[in-house]
Amino acid sequence: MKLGLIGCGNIGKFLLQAINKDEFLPGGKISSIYTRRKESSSQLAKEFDAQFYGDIESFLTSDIDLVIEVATIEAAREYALKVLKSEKDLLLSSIGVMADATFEEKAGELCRKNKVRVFLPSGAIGGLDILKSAKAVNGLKSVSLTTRKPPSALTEAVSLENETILFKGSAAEAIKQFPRNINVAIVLSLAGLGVENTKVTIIADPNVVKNNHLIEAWGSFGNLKVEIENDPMPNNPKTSYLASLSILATLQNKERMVQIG
Ligand SMILES: NC(=O)C1=CN([C@@H]2O[C@H](COP(=O)(O)OP(=O)(O)OC[C@H]3O[C@@H](n4cnc5c(N)ncnc54)[C@H](O)[C@@H]3O)[C@@H](O)[C@H]2O)C=CC1
Ligand SMILES: O=C([O-])CC(=O)C(=O)O
Repeated sequence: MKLGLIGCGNIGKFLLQAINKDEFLPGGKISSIYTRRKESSSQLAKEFDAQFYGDIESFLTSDIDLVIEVATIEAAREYALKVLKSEKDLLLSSIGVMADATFEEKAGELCRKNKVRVFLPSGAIGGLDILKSAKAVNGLKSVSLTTRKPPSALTEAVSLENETILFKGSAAEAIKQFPRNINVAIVLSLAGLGVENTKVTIIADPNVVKNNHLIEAWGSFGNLKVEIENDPMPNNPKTSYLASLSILATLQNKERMVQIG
């Protein structure tokens, strides 16, 4: 599997190390990197035996089968459809871009036309398998997400003394207000009740050091409660380590003949 990377921050560097150096994806290699930072990315490309591209067109015509986006929602909006038009599979970390139903539809159409696929990893949360099963006979009635992070992981603005609710509303509105923090709400919505019907609360809490996500749901299957206490990535407290692991796991599972879950 020949892979291309859009963005090369925390998750990108994790993937370069895990795939190109530590060989956690047998037969896989990140061979092309596209970013807007020529100097630092050329250096990284050299270190991990990949090729750096400063323009998206030559990146997309390079010899790759699948593109991994690990940049931002804006970057995903700008490049995702181009990736599918160029007949490459796509794995998105900035899943928030899929909150836009028209965009999701266009992506689906391009997939059908060009026989390519989009992968949306579970990221920093879990329990999506249960929501998908619950939804199979329209039996899912309620889904909510409560995200609790240290203030530094949510806002640059103030240092808080007490826990503070920063947001309460739909997943659609949450991703508009917190595009760097709540991609998990959109994958949860896609697996469950959609962006308008998925309830989100975001709390900045000076008493926690981990990124905590609590998912609660109920329906004809029963009740669901999943709580994840995520260790943050060492160099970016906004991002949970599990988000990086879930991208690697999605790539590993993609090739398996026996699919689990
Ligand atoms: N699904 C999930 O559970 C999670 C998803 N994310 C998503 O993953 C993204 C990456 O996370 P990190 O690596 O921790 O962020 P980061 O901030 O460490 O790295 C992002 C990189 O993307 C680059 N970039 C930004 N705009 C770009 C553009 N237009 N073209 C090319 N490169 C561009 C930046 O220069 C930076 O190096 C986040 O922005 C977020 O959207 C993050 C955490 C969890
Ligand atoms: O990493 C996390 O805990 C969640 C996150 O930032 C996101 O969903 O964008």
